[in-house]
Amino acid sequence: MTQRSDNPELAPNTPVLVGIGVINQREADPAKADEAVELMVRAARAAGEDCGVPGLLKDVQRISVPKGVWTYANPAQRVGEAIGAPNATTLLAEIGILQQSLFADACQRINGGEIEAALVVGGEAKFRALQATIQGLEAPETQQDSAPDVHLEPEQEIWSEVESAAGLGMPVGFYALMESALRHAQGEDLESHRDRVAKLYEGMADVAKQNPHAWNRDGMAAEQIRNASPKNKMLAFPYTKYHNSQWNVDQAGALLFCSVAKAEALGIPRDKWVFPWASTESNFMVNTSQRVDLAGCPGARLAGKKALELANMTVDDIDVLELYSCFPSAVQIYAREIGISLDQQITVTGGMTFGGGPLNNYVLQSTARMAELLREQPGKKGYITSVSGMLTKQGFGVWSTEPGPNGFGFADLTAEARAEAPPLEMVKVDQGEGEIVGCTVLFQGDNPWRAVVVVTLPNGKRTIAYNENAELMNAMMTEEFVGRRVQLKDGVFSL
Ligand SMILES: CC(=O)SCCNC(=O)CCNC(=O)[C@H](O)C(C)(C)COP(=O)(O)OP(=O)(O)OC[C@H]1O[C@@H](n2cnc3c(N)ncnc32)[C@H](O)[C@@H]1OP(=O)(O)O
Repeated sequence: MTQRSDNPELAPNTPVLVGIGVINQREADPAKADEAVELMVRAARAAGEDCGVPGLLKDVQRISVPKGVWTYANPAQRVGEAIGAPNATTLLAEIGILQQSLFADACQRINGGEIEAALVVGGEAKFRALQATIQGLEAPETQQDSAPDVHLEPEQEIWSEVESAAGLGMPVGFYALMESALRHAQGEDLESHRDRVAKLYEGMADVAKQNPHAWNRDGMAAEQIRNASPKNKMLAFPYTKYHNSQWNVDQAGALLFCSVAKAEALGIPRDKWVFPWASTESNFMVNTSQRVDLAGCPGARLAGKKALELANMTVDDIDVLELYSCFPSAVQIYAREIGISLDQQITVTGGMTFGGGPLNNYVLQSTARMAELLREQPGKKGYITSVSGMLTKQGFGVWSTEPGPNGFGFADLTAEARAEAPPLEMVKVDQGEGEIVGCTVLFQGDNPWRAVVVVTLPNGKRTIAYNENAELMNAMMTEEFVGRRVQLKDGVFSL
């Protein structure tokens, strides 16, 4: 039986998440596997089915897609045509835009009465592409010649040329630098730190066992995660592959929003409704090596706490928790900044290593899973976090099947984060000295390739330097180097 809102004070424009669609494809033959945009279409249709009134899809007025590794110019258009909403406004958000921002955009427009229904959808097919590479086959993608109506781009790149020049070419190196700073700040020795982090990820692998949508549901012991092996290469000390977001997945997710008035008019069952209570973000971009504290994240503290405040909550009121998990330092730094204990279940999916990390779409997957779990536990409150870039932008959402105490609240803490922690100046040093504030050893194949350090100079400015000496790199994997003084010469450091 269709239930109506029993809260007469619920404003008709209140946004509500009514449909969720999650697609997992594991097809070894790339010729049989759907490409990413078709996975998005399937996820969108699944969201329509999920809400019980698939016809809602035709009424969608805005379709937003976070950019993936694919080449589509306007995937929202393809989705719109497939679901019967060809005139919906199409939006493409480049990498460097928070996925949480797309939920906020949809909800704010519904809340403001501008639109009645919106779809946020995205996905990846990197497993399909990998299978094609391994088998020497093609994994073609549909070419489009249209442009999205709205194209969101970040104000700057998510890492700098100076950082690239030092050897940092993948997120793993940046997050490993942050991990070293955190380890030092907490006074942990290298071995027990590695044990602790691996145990944290073992817990996430356990959660993945319970998540029907997770990519890897086998579970994994801490030791297997911690230590390099032929199946688990060290990528950037102390991170092995199993500390890394796994992006070789075929996963898509869709979230279908509408107003309370629309949900009531269509008779969408009340037990499908999940309310966004709050969405907050900080979009202040600072390159990793220019942050005052590599183990800190002021935007996470400001925006993370603001989301709780808008929902009249404290961390103790969180019933279901999801901490974004591209790498362990992201998980830990958010928890530390917001005051969230890691001695609890910290993910609903199993995290990006085990649940699956479809590059710029994970928050769609995690929010969909969060919504599923909240529907099973009416009235409980879910708190979910989002990261863009190298912990560059921070987003937060609070959700529940009950309406929020203050309706839907939104806050952008960019200005506050900017005022609190302006970037340190990055300089080249011909000759000098300084103190290491972050370090890692990057690997190529099975071997250490290059040690990279971020250094604070006596004048408070920053530089980044490297060294490829094997003995030094080995020492950096057994002793703490953060806090040590180093000599600098033409971009190379030495003790
Ligand atoms: C804000 C943020 O979210 S930042 C995070 C952004 N995301 C990332 O940085 C994701 C980074 N992730 C990755 O690079 C990868 O997913 C990794 C490194 C973690 C895992 O990569 P791989 O080990 O290559 O992939 P995967 O585990 O899927 O490999 C499956 C198999 O295919 C093999 N394989 C991979 N690439 C190839 C290739 N080109 N040719 C042949 N075989 C290959 C692997 O060796 C592996 O074999 P195995 O099962 O015998 O060990």
